Amino acid sequence: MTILVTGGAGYVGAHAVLALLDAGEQVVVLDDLSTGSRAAVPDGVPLVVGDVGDAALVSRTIADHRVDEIMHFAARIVVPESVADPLGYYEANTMKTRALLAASVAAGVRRLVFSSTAAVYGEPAGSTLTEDAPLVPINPYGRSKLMSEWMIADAARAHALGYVVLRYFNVAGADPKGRAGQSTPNATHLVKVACQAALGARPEVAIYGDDNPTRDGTCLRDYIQVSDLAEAHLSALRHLREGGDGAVFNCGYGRGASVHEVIEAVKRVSGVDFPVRRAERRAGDPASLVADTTRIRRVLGWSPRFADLHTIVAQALAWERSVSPDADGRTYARARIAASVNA
Ligand SMILES: NC(=O)c1ccc[n+]([C@@H]2O[C@H](COP(=O)([O-])OP(=O)(O)OC[C@H]3O[C@@H](n4cnc5c(N)ncnc54)[C@H](O)[C@@H]3O)[C@@H](O)[C@H]2O)c1
Ligand SMILES: O=c1ccn([C@@H]2O[C@H](COP(=O)(O)OP(=O)(O)O[C@H]3O[C@H](CO)[C@@H](O)[C@H](O)[C@H]3O)[C@@H](O)[C@H]2O)c(=O)[nH]1
Repeated sequence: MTILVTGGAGYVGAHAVLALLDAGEQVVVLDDLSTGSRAAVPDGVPLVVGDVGDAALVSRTIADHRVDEIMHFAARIVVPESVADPLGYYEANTMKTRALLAASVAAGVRRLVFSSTAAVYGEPAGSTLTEDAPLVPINPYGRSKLMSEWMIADAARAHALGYVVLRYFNVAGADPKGRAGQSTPNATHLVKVACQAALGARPEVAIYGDDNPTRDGTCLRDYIQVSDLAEAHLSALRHLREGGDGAVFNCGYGRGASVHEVIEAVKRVSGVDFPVRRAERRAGDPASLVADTTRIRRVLGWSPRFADLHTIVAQALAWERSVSPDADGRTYARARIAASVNA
């Protein structure tokens, strides 16, 4: 049994690959390297460089590697970019997921775990979100993912395909063994941006809006550590292998941190008081996204190991130190991932 990991050279996908290898699974990665990097794929793991929307390539990869399970991470993921380029997002996320599904169903793939997002909930009214909260995304990114969720559920009903949809809240942190982290070029994610500012790789952090209806006016997000999230994928696969029903699960910790609180945590952990400035709100940003995690804990038996903002920030900082040029333009040497796999 081989698991095809689309987007396995990216941030979350690379951590899932490590978790799968640690669990003794066989993996093949399909990635076009648009935001991912070859170096994120551990030695010994086959990497097929190509487009997940290329049905012929997907069919060939499934046949060549005897794939019967897929984890589908490949996507474009930046909310404001989706507002500026909606058609690009529908193509990358919705149409290419359809192509992957068609090839998978035709080849008899049995199980699919799909990366969805809290952005499908839109601008929620309540404090925490259960999976049954209204699905009213407020940006094209969220809509592109919600359409994919619907296609997957419909295809699963019509064909012998088991599926789990995981709706991630905000992913952050890095592999605790230092084997992987977030290397996306020009990353826009708050924790990474703040860590880069602490290390002198950026001059400042802009806070996008401090007039939201939240406790300090800045947006609240539920930051989930990336290896905890990778474990949720393994739990989802086990659930399906044991005959579990198709299902949707929130992935978060059930508590929100504000932009101010994240910046304070990065300042405290790094010991650096970097400049922060107020900026306009960003297009498509909901004020608050916090998960209710009852279902994933109950049905999948998932329990997180790193549910502490300071721990997450410390991991992100350690990773950033290993990959970022510092203020003088020096690049810190990065430990080779391959050498430490299964260390
Ligand atoms: N990072 C987050 O906070 C977050 C939150 C919610 C959901 N997600 C979802 O998680 C998944 C992974 O996100 P990430 O943070 O690892 O992003 P990422 O950009 O680091 O990884 C995406 C990977 O997919 C590859 N890719 C993109 N388009 C492709 C295509 N057409 N064909 C083949 N490969 C392609 C990229 O090269 C990259 O390696 C995405 O589906 C995203 O929507 C992420
Ligand atoms: O330099 C920055 C970067 C971010 N923010 C704010 O910080 C919060 C988090 O932003 P970011 O880290 O960019 O993540 P989101 O826009 O919340 O989106 C992430 O989290 C979503 C799930 O909640 C996923 O669907 C997306 O793929 C993923 O990019 C938002 O309020 C931003 O406005 C700033 O104030 N300054």
